[in-house]
Amino acid sequence: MTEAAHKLNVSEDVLTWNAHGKTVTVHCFANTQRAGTYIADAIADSLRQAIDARTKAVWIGCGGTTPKPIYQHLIHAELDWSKVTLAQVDERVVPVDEAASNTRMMREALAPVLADKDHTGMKFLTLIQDIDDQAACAEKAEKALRDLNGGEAPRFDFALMGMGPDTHYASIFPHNPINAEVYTTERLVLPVQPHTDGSEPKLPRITLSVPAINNSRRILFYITGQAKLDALKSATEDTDPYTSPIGAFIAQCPTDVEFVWAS
Ligand SMILES: O=C1O[C@H](COP(=O)(O)O)[C@@H](O)[C@H](O)[C@H]1O
Repeated sequence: MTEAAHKLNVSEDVLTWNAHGKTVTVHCFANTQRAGTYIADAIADSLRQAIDARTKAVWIGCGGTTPKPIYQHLIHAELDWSKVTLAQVDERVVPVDEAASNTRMMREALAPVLADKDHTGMKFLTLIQDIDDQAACAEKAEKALRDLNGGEAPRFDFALMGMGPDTHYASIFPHNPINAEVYTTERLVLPVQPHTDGSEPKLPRITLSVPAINNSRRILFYITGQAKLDALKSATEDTDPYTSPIGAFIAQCPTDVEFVWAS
């Protein structure tokens, strides 16, 4: 039994609790290695099933620090990578070679399977389509995403999501004005302005909207550490998108959101 399971008084490595009529299920792993294998296998299975059913797979992946080992596991999967497209869940509006860039992290971690000039591999769609103009960047990223599906919103075969210690996910943060529209907008991509009080987000960002993320066949959040697990548990007590965006996300999501946790 993990320490987290013990703390929540659950006798096995699946934690569940009720949150406003939804059951939150967290699969707990003793270490990030085991969690990474589980998640990379889950992604690869979804991509394979999509290729078998529809000849191609489209998925979305988050940034930050936690998912890098997942991407590094995933490159070993036996897949026809040329039939796969990966788009971003969110991004900081910074040049893609900067340390803060999710694009940079994802490209580095996935390099062996990414398409480049000499290699047929997975296509990677960065949300950074215009570094000089945040609003134009969001519009161009939206178009690029819709172009994946003949102008319509794409249905994603898998969404790998993360959550920060402050419970933000994608670039949807507690107390950001964008939360008033990001759950209901028809847009796929929205610009997010930094907070002026010094709290995160400190950089301008771009995020997929909640309806865009919801349009995924499987949605899996990967979080690590006791603090994030405790933060998730408390956040699910509140479903107000402004104060508790992750609580609101779980409450409104049409599919069962999965959580994977490692200590
Ligand atoms: O800012 C971001 O943070 C979250 C969580 O990142 P982590 O480093 O705490 O794992 C991430 O999911 C998101 O994509 C990223 O832009």
